Amino acid sequence: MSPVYDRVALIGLGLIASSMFWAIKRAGLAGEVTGYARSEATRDTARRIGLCDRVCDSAAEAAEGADLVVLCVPVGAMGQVAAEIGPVLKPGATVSDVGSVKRAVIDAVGPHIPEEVHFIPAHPLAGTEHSGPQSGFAELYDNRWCLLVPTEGSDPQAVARLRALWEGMGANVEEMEADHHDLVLAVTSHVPHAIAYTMVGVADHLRRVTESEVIKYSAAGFRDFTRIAASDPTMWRDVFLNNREATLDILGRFTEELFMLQRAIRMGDETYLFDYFTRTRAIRRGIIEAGQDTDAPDFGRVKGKPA
Ligand SMILES: NC(=O)c1ccc[n+]([C@@H]2O[C@H](COP(=O)([O-])OP(=O)(O)OC[C@H]3O[C@@H](n4cnc5c(N)ncnc54)[C@H](O)[C@@H]3O)[C@@H](O)[C@H]2O)c1
Ligand SMILES: O=C(O)C(=O)C[C@]1(C(=O)O)C=C[C@@H](O)C=C1
Repeated sequence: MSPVYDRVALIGLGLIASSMFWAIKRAGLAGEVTGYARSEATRDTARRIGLCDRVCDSAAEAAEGADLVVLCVPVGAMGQVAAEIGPVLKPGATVSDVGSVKRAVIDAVGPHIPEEVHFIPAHPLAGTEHSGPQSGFAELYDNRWCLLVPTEGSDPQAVARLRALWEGMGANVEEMEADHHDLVLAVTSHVPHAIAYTMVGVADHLRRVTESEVIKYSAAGFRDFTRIAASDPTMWRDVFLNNREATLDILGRFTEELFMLQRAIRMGDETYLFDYFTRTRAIRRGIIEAGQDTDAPDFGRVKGKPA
C-alpha cells in the first residue's frame, strides 16, 4: 500500500499508539512515524523495542513538520498536549485523537489548533485491559469500528485521508456527531466498565467480610468482570469525569432497571424474569448474527440461523 501520510506523529505511547504504529508499519501507511511519551521510562522502552522510527524528547519536537499528529494520551491530558504542539503545527496538517470521549476533547483541544490546521477527532472501538508501550499489536484494529467525529467545517479531503489511514490499519470507519458518540459509548462502554468496577469492588469487600474464596472460585461471568476492571485507572478516571452527564443518565436508567429486577426476584415474579432474560438473549444473538463479536465461540454460524 502507498503511504497515506509522509509523516505521522504519535503523542502518548501506550496501547492505542503502539498498536497504531505496528498497524501503520504492517501496511506501509506512513513514510516516517515519530513518537513522544511524557515519561522517560516509556520513551526508553519505545526506543528499545523499535516503537516509532524516531522517539523525541518533547511533544513539539515529534509534531513539528508532521502531516498527521494523533493525540493518544488520557482524555484529561489532551488539552495540555494540544497547547504544547499548537505553535509548531505545519499549515495543512491534520490533528486527530483517539480519546474515548469526544465532546470534552473537542472543547479542550479545539482552541489550541491553528486555523490552517485540520482537526478531526476519532475513536477506535478496540482495546484490551492492558496499557503501556509494550501492550500494542498490529491486529488490534482489524475488523473493528473507528468512529470519526468531524467538527464543523472539517475539510472533506482531510477526513477522507484520515479514513484511508484507519481503513489501512484494518478498521471499518463511520462518522458520528460528538454528543451522540458520547451517549452511545456511555451505553456500550463507559457504564459497562462502571458496573464491572463496582462488581469487582463488591466481591473484594465480601471476601474481606466473610473470608470466603471469591477470587479462587470465581466463575466465568465474574472473571470477565475482573478483566474489564483491570483496565487503566487513569484512563477510566478521565473517561467518567469527562463524560459525566451521559454516564450519569445511563447509570440512572441502569439503577431503575436493577431495582425492578430486584423486586421481581423478591416477589418471585417468574414471568418478569423469564421475559426480561429472553429479551436480553435476543440482543446478544443479534450482535453475533451481525458479525460484531468475532471472539464469540459461535461466531461463524450461518447468518440468520439461531445459535
Ligand atoms: N485502552 C483502550 O481500550 C482504549 C480504546 C480506545 C481508545 N482509548 C483512548 O486512547 C487513549 C490512550 O489510551 P491507552 O489505552 O493507549 O493508554 P496507555 O495508558 O496505554 O497510554 C497512554 C500514554 O500516554 C502517555 N501520557 C500520559 N499523559 C501524558 C501527557 N500529559 N503527555 C504525554 N504523554 C502522556 C503515557 O505515558 C502513556 O504512554 C485514551 O484517551 C483512551 O481513552 C483507549
Ligand atoms: O476490550 C476492551 O478491553 C475494552 O474495554 C475496549 C473498549 C470497550 O469498551 O469496548 C474500551 C474503551 C474504548 O474507548 C474502546 C473500547
